[in-house]
Amino acid sequence: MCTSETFQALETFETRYDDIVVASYPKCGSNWILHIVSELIFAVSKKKYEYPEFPVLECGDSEKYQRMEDFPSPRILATHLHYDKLPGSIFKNKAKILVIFRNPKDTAVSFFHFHNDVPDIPSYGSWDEFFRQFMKGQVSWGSYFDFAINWNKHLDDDNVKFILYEDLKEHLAAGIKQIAEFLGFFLTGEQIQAISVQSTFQAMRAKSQNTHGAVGPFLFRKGEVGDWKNVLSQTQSQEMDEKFKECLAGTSLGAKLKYESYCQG
Ligand SMILES: Nc1ncnc2c1ncn2[C@@H]1O[C@H](COP(=O)(O)OS(=O)(=O)O)[C@@H](OP(=O)(O)O)[C@H]1O
Repeated sequence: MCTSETFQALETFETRYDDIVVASYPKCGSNWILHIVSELIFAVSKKKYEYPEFPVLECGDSEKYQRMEDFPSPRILATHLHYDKLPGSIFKNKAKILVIFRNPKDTAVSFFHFHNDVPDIPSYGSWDEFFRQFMKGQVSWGSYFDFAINWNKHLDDDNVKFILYEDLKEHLAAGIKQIAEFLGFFLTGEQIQAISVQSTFQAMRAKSQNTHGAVGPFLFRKGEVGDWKNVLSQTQSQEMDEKFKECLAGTSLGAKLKYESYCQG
């Protein structure tokens, strides 16, 4: 899905100031945010946002970026690349970036299921095997913890908005309102409420085959906070706690993730 030619072409990709970038580690809810942003665009422009290309920036052929030059603004660009691998024009041209994080235990469980449920991508022999690879960062798009460390110093930068999956789940309408404000979109309370109703997990899963094809029901799998408790052994849970401490304890992102609420107990 990501060839070296594509990566090379990506280095010179010209971002626009009005591009909207959705940056996340895999399985942290990027399709959720993409849906919310496209609904916001629809609410303010009355034009349905179409994704003429697969929305993950780094996936596809190397000609993709040329074709994207013809797309009307605003373009929505999703990426799972680490901060230091993003094309420089995102920062130079001051595109707005929504960064979504989810706690690592649920992220790992979601990632494992995606690999093992979707027929066309490689599967793992067992959860234990996946967990070992995840902890070593030897999974697609690399280490969750490296991704987090890379973003930690940039979450309060201009043009960056941090979103926590778990907060959005608990306060969906409030989260959508914040995203709209960050993007400079002015919507009424009723419009926000209407988008919120269409953006619940149940609503998105129900339409997933239409919106995402056969992969839809695997992508919109469970949408819960705390599913990790059904999967991680006590030893694995402690290993993750140690890794979190080592990498993120005392950092700004470490606090933003509310690890104690969502990953312990
Ligand atoms: N509306 C809504 N509410 C709550 N949760 C949601 C929603 N939409 C997507 N999801 C959950 O997000 C997980 C998929 O993350 P991504 O979209 O980032 O996946 S991917 O990396 O782009 O493949 C995946 O998590 P799991 O269900 O735990 O596997 C999705 O179910």
